[in-house]
Amino acid sequence: MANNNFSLGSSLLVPSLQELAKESNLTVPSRYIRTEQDRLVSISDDDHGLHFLDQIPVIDLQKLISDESAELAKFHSACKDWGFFQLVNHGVSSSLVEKTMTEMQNILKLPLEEKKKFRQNSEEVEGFGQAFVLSEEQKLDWNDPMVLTTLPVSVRKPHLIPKLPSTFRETLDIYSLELKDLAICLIEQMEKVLKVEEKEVSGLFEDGLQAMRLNLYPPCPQPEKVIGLTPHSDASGVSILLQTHDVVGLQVKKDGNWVPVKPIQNAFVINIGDVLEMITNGEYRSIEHRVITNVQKERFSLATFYNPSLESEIGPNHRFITEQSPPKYKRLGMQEYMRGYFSRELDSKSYLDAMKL
Ligand SMILES: O=C(O)CCC(=O)C(=O)O
Ligand SMILES: [Fe+2]
Repeated sequence: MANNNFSLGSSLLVPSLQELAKESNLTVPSRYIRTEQDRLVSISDDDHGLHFLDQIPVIDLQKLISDESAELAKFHSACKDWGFFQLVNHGVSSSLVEKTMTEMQNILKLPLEEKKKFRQNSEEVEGFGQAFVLSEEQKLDWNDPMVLTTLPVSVRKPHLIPKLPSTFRETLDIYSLELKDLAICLIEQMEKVLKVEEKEVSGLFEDGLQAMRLNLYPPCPQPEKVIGLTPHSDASGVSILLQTHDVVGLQVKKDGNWVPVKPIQNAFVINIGDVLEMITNGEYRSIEHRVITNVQKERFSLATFYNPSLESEIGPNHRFITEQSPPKYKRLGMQEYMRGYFSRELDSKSYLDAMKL
């Protein structure tokens, strides 16, 4: 049974960026201005062509399920070499995807007074507010997000989810279950290509912990000075991202370069999280990614993180351990692992590094 009192951790409360970003002639406050070395080059919508020479792979789920060997090979190399891919023919209906996107935009754009009801409190990272903020000096992201734990149902926060508008909750209920099934299906495909016994990895994810981050990146008058979302890798097993189609923002680190992800209609962006890198002892890679902002357009995304159950223990699976390849990562309980992730600043792959033996 899941733990009703489970909490991911806490974070300092930060002002609502949505209100700030509305100001005309806005000068970006210093708390959002990144240092020289973090500074980013923004891309405008018309110079995309220059940046999309390299693209993350595109995988077709129906071909994987039907055991098409070329697709299975492409999938294996996407998980190994990129840690990221776009998934088409994923089986989640476009009407549900569109409804989820609309409901997400509605909730993220609620007036400040309404949003206050769903703000983070000082004990939790769930609700409107940024996570990973540990000091008043720390730089903030140009993002006005909301985090929710959604599954198992017993971890849902009683002061939060039941109070959200009913149309949002109804859509969230359906979306969250469909994305759980999709995440498990992807993990089963990985078991198949990795030649791991059935259920040996996917079994950990039964009754798994699912959390969502709804991201709103407002337009920024000086996008080159801020970061929408700090470079990080996800703590999850697998993450499934739904994003606005008309604004590019996500970038993935590949061989030391940032590669922008050009949205494909009706595709999800999938990435391997730190837990799967640990379970596969580094065979599959959890890759650093970040988000940049746009001077005119706001951008929305919904990241759904699927993790092993809170009662499980994570660490390298025996299939990946040999005399030549000893375990590279610690073994620990999921609760301890998740709390550790939320008790630090978000910083590249530093938490995964802390998991290394
Ligand atoms: O907004 C995006 O494209 C990425 C979001 C993300 O990486 C996250 O929420 O962890
Ligand atoms: Fe992420």
